[in-house]
Amino acid sequence: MSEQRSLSGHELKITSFINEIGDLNAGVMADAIQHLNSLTKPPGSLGRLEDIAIRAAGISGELAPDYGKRAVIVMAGDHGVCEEGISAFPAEVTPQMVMNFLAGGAAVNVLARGARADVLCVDMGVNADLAHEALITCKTRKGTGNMTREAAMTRDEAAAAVLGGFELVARLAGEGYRMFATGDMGIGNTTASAALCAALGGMTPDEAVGLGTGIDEERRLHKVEVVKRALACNRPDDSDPIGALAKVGGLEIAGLAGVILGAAAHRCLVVVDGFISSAAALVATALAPKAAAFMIASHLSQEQGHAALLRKLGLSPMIQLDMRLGEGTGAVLAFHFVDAALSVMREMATFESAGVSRE
Ligand SMILES: Cc1cc2ncn([C@H]3O[C@H](COP(=O)(O)O)[C@@H](O)[C@H]3O)c2cc1C
Ligand SMILES: O=C(O)c1cccnc1
Repeated sequence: MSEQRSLSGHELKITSFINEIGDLNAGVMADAIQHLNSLTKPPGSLGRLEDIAIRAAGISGELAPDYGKRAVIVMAGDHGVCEEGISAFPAEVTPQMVMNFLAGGAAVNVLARGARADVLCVDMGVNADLAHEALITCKTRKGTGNMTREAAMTRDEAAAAVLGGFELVARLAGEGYRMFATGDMGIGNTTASAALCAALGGMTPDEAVGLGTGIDEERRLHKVEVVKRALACNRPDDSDPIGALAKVGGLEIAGLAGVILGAAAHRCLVVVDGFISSAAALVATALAPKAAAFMIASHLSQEQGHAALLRKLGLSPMIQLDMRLGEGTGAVLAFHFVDAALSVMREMATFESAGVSRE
């Protein structure tokens, strides 16, 4: 089927930018390992911090890159599937929270201030007319269709949204940003993410569906049925990530897949947030397996399907704080650990400089 499809302009552009994604710089990674082993500690004793430092070196091509200019990209979109009663909150919360992000009052704003990260809020498809000087608008449509009855969006809309995320990161990389966190806002998006886990990640709806904003077990079972109906109605093909995204995904999820691909193409580090961002990572790596090397998983969300999704992605989360919020909150917290890893690279004394014996 994929071979017979004629690609739209958006898809052709996606195919060409995916070709820009390179490999990690093996030489600089070897230098980073050598440097870490010269520092005053038993080799490997800083554990995952060492892995982060090595990865940052491979991504940037520098021993200790300057990640001073960093942002959390919070992408927002609405979901037609909210008509099915799958969230504990009403859809109006999506635009209301966008205004809260722009005013600086949401959890992600507070945590981003602590991590010295800019919060960039993007309207990927909120079902309202939003106006604010700081809002980035990349709107393909106002909310998705109800995926239990129709495709969430057209194939071309999904591709346009992915491209929007990619182009945003291309612009930001041009402005000097080198590290990104992914964030989401969209009431109903744990349902779309669960459907993507089933469509592309080999998970059953029951494994993938969790409590989202806080529904009870009875409503979760209803949500499982909603996902099953969406899959039966749309029949996503696991070898066609853009098609699956169009059928059962979301506009903000598509945009975040583009952000991840853009970060990889521009050799930036991308720290992936919770369940929704990981669903976007699933789409991104299905499109471009090489993008996986540029991602770090931040935290293990309490959302039920997240652990299995991270395993499928081959990612291991840095922290587990029992969070289940999204917005990029876990990812900006993880910036602190990236900073710590790079401080080790820059500031620790070597055995030689400190006169400490090795044997
Ligand atoms: C006030 C509020 C702030 C949020 N910030 C992120 N989410 C999170 O909850 C939503 C997903 O859960 P579900 O699929 O159950 O609707 C997303 O918007 C996600 O970002 C929020 C949810 C609420 C209510
Ligand atoms: O892990 C997440 O991203 C998440 C979990 C529940 C609700 N919103 C987001």
